[in-house]
Amino acid sequence: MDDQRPHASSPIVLDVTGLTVAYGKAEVVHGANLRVHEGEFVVLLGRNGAGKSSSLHAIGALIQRKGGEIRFLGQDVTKSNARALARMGLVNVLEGHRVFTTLSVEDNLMLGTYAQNPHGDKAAVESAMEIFPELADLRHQLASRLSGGQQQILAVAQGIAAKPKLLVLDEPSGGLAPLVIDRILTVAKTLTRQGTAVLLVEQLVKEAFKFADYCYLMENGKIGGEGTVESVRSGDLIQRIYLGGAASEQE
Ligand SMILES: Nc1ncnc2c1ncn2[C@@H]1O[C@H](COP(=O)(O)OP(=O)(O)OP(=O)(O)O)[C@@H](O)[C@H]1O
Repeated sequence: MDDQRPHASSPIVLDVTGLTVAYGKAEVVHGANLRVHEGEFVVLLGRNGAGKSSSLHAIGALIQRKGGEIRFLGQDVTKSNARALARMGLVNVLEGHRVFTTLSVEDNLMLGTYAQNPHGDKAAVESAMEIFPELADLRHQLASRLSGGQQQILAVAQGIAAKPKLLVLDEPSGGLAPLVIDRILTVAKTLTRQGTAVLLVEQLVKEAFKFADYCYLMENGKIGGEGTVESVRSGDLIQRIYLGGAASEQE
């Protein structure tokens, strides 16, 4: 399968082996394996409750893992905490991520840079605004004055200001207009061309497939299938994605 994976020869940025997650006694992720290479855009699909968000949270050490090994940029980071991972460049833009509405757009972006630099990084703020020029025009606006779509773009820009080596996007569409998700994923794709790796969870399968290189399907807490987007589209897995309810009705 790896023969067809276009980024197979690029360095592995994230390597997850045997990931197990439990809430109390209820195990919801049962030994998931997944990998993301440098410059690769990977989408993790699966129906509601399959365990996608739990996996992302556990990878980023935002919740406790029950088991498994996580390697990031070639290092064993299984025991690293979320702050250390963020400093290394594992940046999460989580579902429902809220920007700080009492701060300006510019100050929100500056906050994003603190993971890398405790004094803030003005250049990273400016470069995030170059990537999203629509935010540059609003730099002094309070985030509370932004539309839902603009706030979501700001949340992603905040992640980009943190200089990710791996950008984790958990359902950035979040019920927003298709143009917003298209804009966000277009920017994410541009970042991959500069070597950033992207791991996306998204219900809008068609939209995700426009940008992704490689796909994992999560079924009942396990990786039930994987492949390049082309092979998934033309193979049996696409049936399971749609029949399993991993795809949104909104497409
Ligand atoms: N904080 C929590 N406490 C207890 N159970 C949880 C918690 N968060 C998630 N779960 C359960 O874990 C399972 C996996 O949920 P998870 O949110 O990871 O799935 P998902 O694939 O991301 O789904 P969705 O697309 O709906 O977000 C579900 O059964 C869910 O009810």
